[in-house]
Amino acid sequence: MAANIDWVTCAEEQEKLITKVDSISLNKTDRIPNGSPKTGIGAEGEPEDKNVDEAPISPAERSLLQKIIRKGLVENKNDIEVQRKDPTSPLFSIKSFEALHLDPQLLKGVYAMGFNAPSKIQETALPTLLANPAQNMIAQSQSGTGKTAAFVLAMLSRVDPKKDYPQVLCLSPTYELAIQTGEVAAKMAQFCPEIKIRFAVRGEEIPRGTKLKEHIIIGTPGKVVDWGVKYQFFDLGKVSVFVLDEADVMIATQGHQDQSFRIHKLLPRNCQIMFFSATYEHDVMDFAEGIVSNPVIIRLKREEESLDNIKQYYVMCRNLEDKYTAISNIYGVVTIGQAMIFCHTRKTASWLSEKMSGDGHAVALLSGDLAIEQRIAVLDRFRDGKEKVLITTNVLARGIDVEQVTIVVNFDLPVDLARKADCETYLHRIGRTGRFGKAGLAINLVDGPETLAVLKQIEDHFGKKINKLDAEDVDEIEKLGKE
Ligand SMILES: Nc1ncnc2c1ncn2[C@@H]1O[C@H](COP(=O)(O)OP(=O)(O)OP(=O)(O)O)[C@@H](O)[C@H]1O
Repeated sequence: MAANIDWVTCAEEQEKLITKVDSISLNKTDRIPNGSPKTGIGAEGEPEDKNVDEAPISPAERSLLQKIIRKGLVENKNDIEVQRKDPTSPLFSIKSFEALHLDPQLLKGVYAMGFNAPSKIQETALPTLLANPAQNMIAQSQSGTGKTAAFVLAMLSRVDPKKDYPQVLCLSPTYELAIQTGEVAAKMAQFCPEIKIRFAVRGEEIPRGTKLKEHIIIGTPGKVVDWGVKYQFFDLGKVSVFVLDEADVMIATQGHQDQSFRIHKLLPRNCQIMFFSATYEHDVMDFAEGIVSNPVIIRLKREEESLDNIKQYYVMCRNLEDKYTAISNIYGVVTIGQAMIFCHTRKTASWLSEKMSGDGHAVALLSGDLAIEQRIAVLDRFRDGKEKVLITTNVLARGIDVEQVTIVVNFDLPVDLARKADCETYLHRIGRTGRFGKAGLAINLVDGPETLAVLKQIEDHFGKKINKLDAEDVDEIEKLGKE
């Protein structure tokens, strides 16, 4: 997407296309995660039914689940890459929150959240975000590196509580993500009672003619268009800080681009614009550069996903019962960390979960047929360690980092429609363990020549030998789990 492209036209074109596609009436259940039509063959060779399918989670949903499951800051030793646009304003970084000369009550809030020192992205972004005159910024860094905390701190610092009108506007792609951001803001501002925050999200209704007095508005684009453009509950022309959170998700979400653009057009020229995004896609950057004038651009280099620090094994099983025995043995010796078990179908996942629960094991089940609230509840419990094992399908194979996961078990190896190894999904699945340089363990259950062939394809693809492990060799598994 070229800079200065007309978003409205672009969004309208996309809308037309979507309507066209919808009118062909492609049913979700006729598609598999990667969007190809299904073949009618299930994982265990049984006739496939609707349970097989997993609608891929949306980028917004993934982002939310990611936020829910993460306990703390992601460790990252990678460098910050700065693409500076304005050579007249020097960039500097800080090593402590004191160095930012924040309002003391705000600083108290930061410390009360347990933040002792700024994260990598915060070190570089915050001095620029808080500097005067205000500078625009496009920041990209992976999930969990402290972006939200960075822009929320900047938002709160820019508020003038004496002015009783909205001065800061933050757009999030979904209701849930907006609420998450608002919660961070409320916590950080816990010692600044004079700062008022308002959510512009579904369910929030206000009478016509109301003039909002809150300083910060956090909302979804549709509702903010209603409040700021249609009903003029607040004056977009008085907004001095505009944050687009999850810029990548915004771009991927139909209609959000258009609405964000309508809002952006009504902001004053000198409004400080901050774009935060987790991904590095070109279109995200082009989109951002198209509307953020003269931005300071910073990126935290991403850690490459590799299998180097993950020990991979396979266990030979004769049948499903054997696979179950292997899982039970592994469960019995997982004393440290947590495990994720991937199944090919929802049906297998729920069968396994019922069987394990029936045998008194504490396991959680997360598959695509759960509503978002239920998924959140399951992940909440898993994050809190209430269950040590999470049984899931490909729905969680990508994009969710569960730091405390030390063991990934492929109850079923990932295969494509032709029943060949799906190496990309394999990488994503076992990449759930061994994150950020930590050691991880992956155990693959193989139940016959066909699966063994799939395993061989995976070995060949990655050029790495996967060693055999005896399911009865509990001591060995235990040792590996502790390493
Ligand atoms: N300086 C800090 N010190 C300690 N913990 C921090 C710090 N900054 C943020 N955190 C914590 O780290 C976690 C991740 O931070 P945050 O949500 O800001 O990351 P993010 O990059 O916005 O992630 P996402 O892309 O998923 O939104 C949160 O639990 C947050 O409370």
